[in-house]
Amino acid sequence: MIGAGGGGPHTLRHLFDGTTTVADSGLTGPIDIPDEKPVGTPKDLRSRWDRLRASATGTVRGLPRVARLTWQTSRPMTIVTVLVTVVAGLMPTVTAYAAKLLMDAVVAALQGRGGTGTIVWLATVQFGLFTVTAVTGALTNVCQQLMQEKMVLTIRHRVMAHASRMHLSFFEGSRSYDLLRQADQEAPTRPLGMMSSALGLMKTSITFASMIALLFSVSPLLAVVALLAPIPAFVAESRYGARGFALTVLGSPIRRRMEYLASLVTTDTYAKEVKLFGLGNHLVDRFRQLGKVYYERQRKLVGTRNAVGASWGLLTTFTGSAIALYISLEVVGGTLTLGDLALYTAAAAGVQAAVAGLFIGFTGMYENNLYLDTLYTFLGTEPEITTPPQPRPMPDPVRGHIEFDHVSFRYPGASDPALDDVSFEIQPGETVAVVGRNGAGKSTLVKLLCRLYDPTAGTIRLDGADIREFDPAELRARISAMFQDYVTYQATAAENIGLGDLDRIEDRDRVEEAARRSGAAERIERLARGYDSPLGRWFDDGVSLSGGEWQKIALARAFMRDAPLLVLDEPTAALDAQAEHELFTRLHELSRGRTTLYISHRFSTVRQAGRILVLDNGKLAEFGAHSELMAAGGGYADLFTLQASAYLG
Ligand SMILES: Nc1ncnc2c1ncn2[C@@H]1O[C@H](COP(=O)(O)OP(=O)(O)OP(=O)(O)O)[C@@H](O)[C@H]1O
Repeated sequence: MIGAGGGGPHTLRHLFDGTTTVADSGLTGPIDIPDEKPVGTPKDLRSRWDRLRASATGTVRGLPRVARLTWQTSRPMTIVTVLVTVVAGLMPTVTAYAAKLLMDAVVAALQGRGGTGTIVWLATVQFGLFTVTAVTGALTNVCQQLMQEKMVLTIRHRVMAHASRMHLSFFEGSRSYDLLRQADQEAPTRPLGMMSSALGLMKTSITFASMIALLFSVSPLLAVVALLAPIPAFVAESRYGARGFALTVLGSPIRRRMEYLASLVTTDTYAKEVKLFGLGNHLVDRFRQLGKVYYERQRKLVGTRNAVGASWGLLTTFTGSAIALYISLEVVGGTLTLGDLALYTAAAAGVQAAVAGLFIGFTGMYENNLYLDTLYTFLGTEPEITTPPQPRPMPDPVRGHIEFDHVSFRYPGASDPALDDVSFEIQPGETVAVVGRNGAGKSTLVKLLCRLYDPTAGTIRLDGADIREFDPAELRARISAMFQDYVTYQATAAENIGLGDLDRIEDRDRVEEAARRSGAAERIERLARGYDSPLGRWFDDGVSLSGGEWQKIALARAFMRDAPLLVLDEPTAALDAQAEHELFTRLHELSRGRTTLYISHRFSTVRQAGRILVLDNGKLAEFGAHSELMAAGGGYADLFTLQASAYLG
């Protein structure tokens, strides 16, 4: 069962499914987590054969796309590599034949039937052959290393380019994210691995065929015997080699959990909690125990594989020795020459190596092909949110009228909708606060407005047009947004802010203005190198900012654009009371002429909005001015009173 799972993307998905469905975390519970079973281990010969055939066709089918990729990466190097491979494949046979001729010439000279001239000539030929072997070996190494470098760059570039086109749900889904990670980390080295396995296969096939042909010309019996001798070793290799491979590909769940435990203890972001809760010893001990079980499993597999392999190998050695004895006797009897004996000895070793090579080449190709399937599955995934064929031009200027018309949204795989039949309108230039309990759907509403997701039902309109009719990039360019989980870039203060409007990242006046708007300017000016100070710990002299200071930087990034829509998801969560007050004072000014939407849990800031939109469990519960909602005495009034009473004691 070379193909533990057969070929094709379906099986591939099955193989990798295991990496995401983690039942036991490994932090507590039983240590002996069972290994995932290789997909259906066939018992009878027929299904074994079927599976072998399926995986063979699957693997071979993967070859043309890799050949295309190699060809595109470098034509001259591909040609050289193929030529060198053909030569290298023929070399063992030619060398063996030359050795036979030399041996026969020596015997002839000994018997007085020939001179030393032939011997010198043949020895020179042999020297030439050894030189060619060495040169082809070196050439193969050079070509492979250069191709490897070039191909990794080419593929990573393609993966990055494709990833940047993908929609948000692709990154938020654990399976698709796994696919991306594997495509980025594993796949780049695989095409060349596949190519060198294929070339190795070609080389050994040539050696194999030419050796057999040569032997056949000397003695058909020898050819048959040389063909049959390595079969036991081949059977053993294919059974146990494939099992080891299947286990590697499936990845033992224990190993995955061990890696997680190790990351908890060795990663900076976890260090604080690990120390605070005194988790270190527990985690290290769990790692040790899991490691013990893991080692036991490996020991069994390695032990069985090698013991069985060695016994079958012994059988091959025995067969080989018996044949050598038979030929020796034939030589003595005068039926074969001494050269034939030398030829057989070289050929037997050559054929055996070729059979092993064929097997290694094939398993290599099979394994690499599985990873390549991940790469091609990823590259074949089309983004869900795309530019329409004929996008509607953005209104100029955008007035900022927003309408949610019976909008519902359910996250992929979720059972409940995050937004349920929500309808409302926001007038141009209006400032609206969105409130609601945790999980009510506030961030989801903002993500839909930025078209990071499309509604499952209903329509969102901007200035009267369905936002799906616009080019998403154009739409987003009209929105200044800050999300709850903003990014802290390992870059200078100016770059951190300038990234909000890439075209003006070098415009220092603009960057400083954005920093003033968010309240970040004062802190940045106090830094040793001002706006050129590196932020974050990746730099030796990087400045560590506090949570609130980072938030001001993220806000400044949003303020880089003069966009007609301003969307802020909890902009003041990390700010102190004074900074919050100052921000909202400025926001009044900043939001003039723009439609502003902000999410907040702080009612002191919420009440300053023109109108307040209250979400409850994905539904629109209330929508109106603070005074109206207070007068209505609904959920908003209750929550407001609750928070206010806490302040007033
Ligand atoms: N990427 C996601 N995939 C699946 N479900 C999600 C995802 N993001 C949010 N949800 C779910 O959708 C619901 C609404 O989430 P949302 O983030 O919009 O809430 P929120 O009102 O912003 O909450 P909070 O006040 O805690 O920020 C929640 O029940 C959450 O579990």
